[in-house]
Amino acid sequence: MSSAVAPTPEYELPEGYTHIYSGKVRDLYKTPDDRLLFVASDRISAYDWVLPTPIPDKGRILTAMSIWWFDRLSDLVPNHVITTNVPDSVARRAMVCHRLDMFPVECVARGYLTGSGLTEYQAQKSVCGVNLPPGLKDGSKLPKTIFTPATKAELGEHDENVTFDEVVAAIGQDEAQQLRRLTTLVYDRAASIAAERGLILADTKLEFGSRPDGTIVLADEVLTPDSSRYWPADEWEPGHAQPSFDKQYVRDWLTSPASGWDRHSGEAPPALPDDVVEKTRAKYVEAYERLTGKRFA
Ligand SMILES: C[C@H](c1ccccc1)n1cc(-c2ncnc(N)c2C#N)cn1
Repeated sequence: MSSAVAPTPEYELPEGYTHIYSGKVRDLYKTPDDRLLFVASDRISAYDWVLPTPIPDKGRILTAMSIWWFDRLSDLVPNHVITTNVPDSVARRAMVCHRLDMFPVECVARGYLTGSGLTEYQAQKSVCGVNLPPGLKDGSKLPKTIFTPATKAELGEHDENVTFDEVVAAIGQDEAQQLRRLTTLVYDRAASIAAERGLILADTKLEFGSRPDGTIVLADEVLTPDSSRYWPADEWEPGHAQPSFDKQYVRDWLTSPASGWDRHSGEAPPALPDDVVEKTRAKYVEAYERLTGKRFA
């Protein structure tokens, strides 16, 4: 299905759970006691499409990764997770969360230049109004971590990079400064932990909300391969697109003659072959095990 169509969630929930919203790979429900159930599906997206073939355990692996990161970040910023005690149909792939007043900002931190940041840099030698030195290439390490916020796009659309001043105009100076400070703090800690495990955290997208008392809280999923770019450090070579830690097998197959698919055709991509599914699942397991030092059961 194209990225413009919200998928129908694949699981039944008990009476009293109300489906609120589905993104490409995540689903949000209201719980019977008016909290939120944040569900990570096994859906995988590539080239702006939700692929027809799920990756077994992807949602469980990425939920375990989020929980691990939330725990390691709790001294920097509180998070929205209440419990992982969830209905059996979404066991280990869901979190019950506090309902927050979400900031309308995708809080992106970048330690490396690629993707939309590279495109903007190539056009104007800056990203989100942050000036950068000349001579940077795809995959270049940035002199320091930069905050490159974006507006939240509708399903199927791309987020639009905005300047810090535009964030100030949207939410006020104080909260904009808090989001920038927290986003770069979280990124810097996570990038340091990932580097110790041989992984480059090139960038990440965080979402924050606020409690009624104004406390800023880290929400959504955090530091998963769906919200972040992870690269194997031993393959890092600025000057070209870096291999995606988790989606390279999928991208390589989809763009190979074997798939029979033209990503520019507007046609939906085909189902993935079993070996691509298995190798992709193994990459998610590897990312979890390398980061956490724990076996994925
Ligand atoms: C974008 C993201 C999303 C999640 C799941 C599926 C599709 C999109 N989303 C998160 C909230 C949200 N709202 C209020 N309180 C919260 N704690 C959260 C969270 N997380 C609303 N949307």
